[in-house]
Amino acid sequence: MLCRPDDGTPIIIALFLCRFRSLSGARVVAISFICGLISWILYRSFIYPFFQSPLRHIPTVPSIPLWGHLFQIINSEVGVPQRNWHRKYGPVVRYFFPLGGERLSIADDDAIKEITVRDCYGYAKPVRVQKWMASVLGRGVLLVDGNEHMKQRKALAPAFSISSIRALAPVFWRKGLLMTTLLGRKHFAHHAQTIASIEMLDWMNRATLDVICEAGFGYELSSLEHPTTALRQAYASVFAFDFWSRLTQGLLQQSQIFRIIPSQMNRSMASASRVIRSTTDEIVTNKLHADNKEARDIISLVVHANKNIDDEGESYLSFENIRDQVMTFLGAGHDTTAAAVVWTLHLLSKNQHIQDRLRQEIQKALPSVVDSLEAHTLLPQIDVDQLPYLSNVCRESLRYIPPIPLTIREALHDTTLANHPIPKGTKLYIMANAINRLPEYWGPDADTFDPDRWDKLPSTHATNSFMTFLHGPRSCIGRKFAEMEMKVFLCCLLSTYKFEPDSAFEDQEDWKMWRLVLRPRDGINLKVSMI
Ligand code: HEM
Repeated sequence: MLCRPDDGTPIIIALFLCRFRSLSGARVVAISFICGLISWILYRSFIYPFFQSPLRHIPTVPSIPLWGHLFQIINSEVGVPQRNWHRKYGPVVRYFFPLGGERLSIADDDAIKEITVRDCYGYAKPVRVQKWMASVLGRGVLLVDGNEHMKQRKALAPAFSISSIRALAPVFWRKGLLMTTLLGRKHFAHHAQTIASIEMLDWMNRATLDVICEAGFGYELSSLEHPTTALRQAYASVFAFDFWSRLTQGLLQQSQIFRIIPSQMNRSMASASRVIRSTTDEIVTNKLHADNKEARDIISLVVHANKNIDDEGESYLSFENIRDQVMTFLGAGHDTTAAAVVWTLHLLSKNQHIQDRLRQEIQKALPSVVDSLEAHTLLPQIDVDQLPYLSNVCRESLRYIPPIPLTIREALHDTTLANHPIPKGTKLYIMANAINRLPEYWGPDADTFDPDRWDKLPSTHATNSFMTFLHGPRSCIGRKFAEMEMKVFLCCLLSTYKFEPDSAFEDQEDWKMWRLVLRPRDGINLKVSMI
């Protein structure tokens, strides 16, 4: 039988040592503590994971258990180690955090279906992760579980139906065209200038923030016209990438106690959180007082539905609930789409033949954008979903670089996945940035950016091979919103400008950083020329 650190072994060892030397009581306690700690570390790192853990039969990535795969994970792009492990060890792999902390990466189609669809409330986001996200994203539909989630999702669903999102198309076009025009005015003010080096991520962040404010809440933020607007600055500071910000964020993911460190990052987070909360309070208060039945924005639809239900004597969402949803949509609904558009521009700049072909399709369907930026009154009637190559380019870009590269879940009860017993409390990762590139699903060219693949998917392709928006009751509620916004922005930009790599800057595909969203560390600098 194996010794355990909690069965008194350390105290027996300490008492044994006392027989040989006359030690004081305090020393015995100190030695017991040190012996206990060492035995606990040895037990957790070397004995439990390999001889006792119920997960020990799952294919395991070799490592030194004391620190596990930590260094490999933090020194790589998020999801890439898991991508390589799945290729080598199969669709369910076990790896380690320090001191034998076991983690599973799941790429098995049926196991993902179990986690995301069949028993989606049996797997929750770990509490530590929820607390870390709640300060910026609110406790909206993204972070609640079980019945509360079902209730909130039901209340929000009509506002995200395809017809509701289509009704928002004029907002997407207006902001897309405004961004295109302002970008031209700023960088091509002199007629002689035909080419400019432009950092595109900041433009996309501001454009998508303005869209979610207007389409989501009927709120005119105008960060495109005023780049230093407080709300934009608040999100920029929350997602800063300098060393201390990354360190503080890493510690906060472990425990909220690290909020007390008087660091610049904690001060910025506190001030950003205040700005986000006061803006969302203002938006919801205005909505609840205004009784504009014509308004088509998402929160108006939710508030109307709420009032109807209220009249029947049952209230779905309280003021705080609605405020938290606004925070969630702001946080989840702008940086994600901005990253998606900017990564697409980056991929198109590296693949000129794809960019040219896409531009031709856009110009054929939307001559008015090309003729004149001002003559866009008819544009909202144009259905971007009718452009097949545009759809393929967007899907392929979202597969190739998924803006949300992973999802974390914790098993809430003992269960079985892919024939492996999984005890309650097991941490499971569904890595979109791994699954989306597995040759087992996508074929041998899984690592190639090829929009045409969507017209000839291999027989090995399954629903869960594309995990960018997740699937099931907890999948992205804003998927249609994001896809339409992305297509409209690409139509506006590609019909006006040509994008090429800027050799003065490093290839940002090698510098992807993860802070909720997978984004380019230094933005995306491209050579942009007027067409
Ligand atoms: C390309 C852009 C987007 C991507 C890749 C994306 C991806 C995702 C993913 C992977 C999740 C599941 C997260 C998890 O449970 O761990 C999610 C959830 C969610 N997303 Fe998105 N998202 C995008 C845009 C949007 C937009 C534009 C909105 C709002 C307008 C939005 C609102 C939400 C909400 C509210 C949830 C929580 C759903 C729930 O738990 O029921 N997302 N998104």
